[in-house]
Amino acid sequence: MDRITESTGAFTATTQPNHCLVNEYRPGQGIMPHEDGNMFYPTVSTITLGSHTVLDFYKHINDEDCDTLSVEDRHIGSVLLERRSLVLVQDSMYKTHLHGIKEVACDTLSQSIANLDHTEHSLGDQLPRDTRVSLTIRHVNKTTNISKSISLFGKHKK
Ligand SMILES: O=C(O)CCC(=O)C(=O)O
Ligand SMILES: [Fe+2]
Repeated sequence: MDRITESTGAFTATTQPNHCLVNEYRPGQGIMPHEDGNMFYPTVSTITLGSHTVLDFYKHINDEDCDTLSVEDRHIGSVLLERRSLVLVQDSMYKTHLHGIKEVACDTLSQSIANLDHTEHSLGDQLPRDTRVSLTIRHVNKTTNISKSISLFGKHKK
């Protein structure tokens, strides 16, 4: 967490990352286009382990002239998340776009991969997915103190 804060400048002194969500995706699994909501705004940082994936971005369904468009027509581009990479999504990309991961077992790299030139892969490459674990690291204003919560349900030893 400290290294993310120091090396990226993405979090400020008062918004240090204090929340980590662990997700596991088997090949063929993904996550529907969604927004992360106000609770974590304006920064989400994600570490990708075990396998690459492709993170897709979509115009928000609330955008003018977007409500009649299909999901595919709202797709504005994607980012290849390589194994052991860190990605930051901030500000307008966080607020005014949805993000998701398609439910496919293999990704064919197309022109829509915005960071293709910064990877070792080429257009048209087919990358079979393996099991991916993502660590989604964010700042949340109010966290629950788990030791206090546990003590509500029974005698809690210090
Ligand atoms: O696994 C990922 O990279 C994305 C996860 C995500 O978008 C979420 O949990 O809200
Ligand atoms: Fe998300």
